[in-house]
Amino acid sequence: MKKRFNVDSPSFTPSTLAANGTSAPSKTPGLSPRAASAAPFQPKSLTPASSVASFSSSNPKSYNPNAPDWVSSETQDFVPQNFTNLNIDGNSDYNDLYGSLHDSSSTAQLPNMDQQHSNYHFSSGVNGAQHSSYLAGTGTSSQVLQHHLYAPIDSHASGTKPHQRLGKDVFIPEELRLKLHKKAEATLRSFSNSQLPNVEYFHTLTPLEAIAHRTMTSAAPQSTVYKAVSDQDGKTYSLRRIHDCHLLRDSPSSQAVSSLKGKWSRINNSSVVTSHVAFSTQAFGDTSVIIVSDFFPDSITLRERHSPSQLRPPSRVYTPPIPEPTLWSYLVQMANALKAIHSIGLGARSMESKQWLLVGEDRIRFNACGLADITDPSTTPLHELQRQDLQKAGDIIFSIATASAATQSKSRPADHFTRSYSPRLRNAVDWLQNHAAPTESADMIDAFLTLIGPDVIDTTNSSLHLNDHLTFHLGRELENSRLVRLLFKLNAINERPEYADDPAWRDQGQRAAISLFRDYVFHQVDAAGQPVVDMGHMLACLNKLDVGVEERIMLVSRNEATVMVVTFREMKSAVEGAWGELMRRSSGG
Ligand SMILES: Nc1ncnc2c1ncn2[C@@H]1O[C@H](COP(=O)(O)OP(=O)(O)OP(=O)(O)O)[C@@H](O)[C@H]1O
Repeated sequence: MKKRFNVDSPSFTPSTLAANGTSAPSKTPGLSPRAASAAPFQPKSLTPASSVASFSSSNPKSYNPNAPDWVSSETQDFVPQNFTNLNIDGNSDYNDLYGSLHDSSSTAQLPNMDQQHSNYHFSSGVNGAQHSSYLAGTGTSSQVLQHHLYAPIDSHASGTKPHQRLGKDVFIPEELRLKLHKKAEATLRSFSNSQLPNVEYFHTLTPLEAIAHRTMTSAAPQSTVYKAVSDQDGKTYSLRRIHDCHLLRDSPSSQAVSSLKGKWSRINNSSVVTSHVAFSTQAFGDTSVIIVSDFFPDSITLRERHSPSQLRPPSRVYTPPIPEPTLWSYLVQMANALKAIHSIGLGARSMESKQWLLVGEDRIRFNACGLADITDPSTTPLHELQRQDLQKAGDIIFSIATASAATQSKSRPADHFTRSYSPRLRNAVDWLQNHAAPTESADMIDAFLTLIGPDVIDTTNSSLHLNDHLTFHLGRELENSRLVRLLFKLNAINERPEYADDPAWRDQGQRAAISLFRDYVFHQVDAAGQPVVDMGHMLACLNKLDVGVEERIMLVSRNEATVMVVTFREMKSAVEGAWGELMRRSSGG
């Protein structure tokens, strides 16, 4: 078989820069005579023999095949790495696929720490994103990694060499990814054969609850929750339809509908589902009232989560008691929501476990803003309504805490509560249920917050930890999105048959270089001509391209007739030039 330029061929190392800041083991490069004697690249454009020299105005040195560019003692081979045997965390496919990511030959050695710090800088990437260098210590010396910001994280990944990275070091954790994926799916889910009408400026109505599971109580009017997409901003909202709601002009219900926008929509709180507006409609064949609220995909109610016995016959399967930190978290979030509601002179009123939406792990939001004002207008004084809110919050926590005992053990719920939870939690719940006294304005909720102050700190601490964790992963996704934008550009530039005969587009071989670069990054083959898929190589190349490092690479055409030596910086300016030209020509400009 004809031997092509492949991964076993030596890579090019400039004579002035030690690769990776260290000396590579001495090695004879074994450069194929054909490649070594290859003529400088001559683009097939009209411009004669300007070759590599014309490629970058800031680097006018023309390529000379006889110049001592190849330093045999420092030449490093590109070795594709497939750590098929590592099987860390039992996830061998994952490791195989992503292999290891090398922070190799583009780094420059720095003499001392002062210089390292002075080298911490920002520069603009190919895609306009800001990029900063990253300092990493490796034993006796430290280096600046100039081409990416994938900071190494957990040191306890066993079985890998210090320079190796696994997929989980670079990409979002699988568990988090699945959660977000499920939420995205839940937002987009709809039924193509749906017969539901459009309502005002909302379309694609999709019911969020199985009709069979809906509980009918004689007192409360029937309500159904849909998700729907707004014509006005394209976002998904939750629509609660209150069936058969006969609104008399100037009745309290009708006033509540029109005032929801003014009062309840002002609440912007992390423990409340904001209700934006309410209106009546005949679209369903009756007079229904619709309350439009924020949509939280893939969420269920607290009742569905913790008190399924109210929905289904009691199960005989043992369910462990709810952990105390979870109950504290619920309690603090309820207090947070009630503080926001009471402090603007409102009462939550519909305080049942089904009115609290579980939107994440231990994350709840009050989901019935303004509902009771419409369905059950009341003339009870505000401070009494607010006292009832606190009492019902205590009832919810108590019933959740004792739900498993009530259905599965013989002990009384109160005994179970006493046995299973701390005196602090029991005191807090007892205060809510029995001691919250009606006083002026929002003082009651403040008195409760004072009582549970130390426990609020614990909950805040956990939520700050979670915040740090998510911010960390967000930072890594920032790096990945940088590369996605770069990939968009490379794909938009390569293979444009409409410009194949256009000398202005081919522009002195720059487009050809970009196409050869694409082969170098994505289409590597081994000695037998089989594809080599090394994500580490691709990731490193794209990052180096984005930053435009000075490392040189040799690009060889598929028929080996064209050989080109370029730096990533030159490739970056070629990509920027081609992208700019493409934007200029595109109709969108
Ligand atoms: N704002 C919202 N965002 C996302 N999903 C929601 C929202 N509000 C409700 N849901 C979904 O709709 C389902 C039904 O909510 P609903 O408030 O009707 O509870 P329910 O237990 O069915 O009450 P009822 O018995 O009165 O119908 C919930 O399980 C939840 O999955």
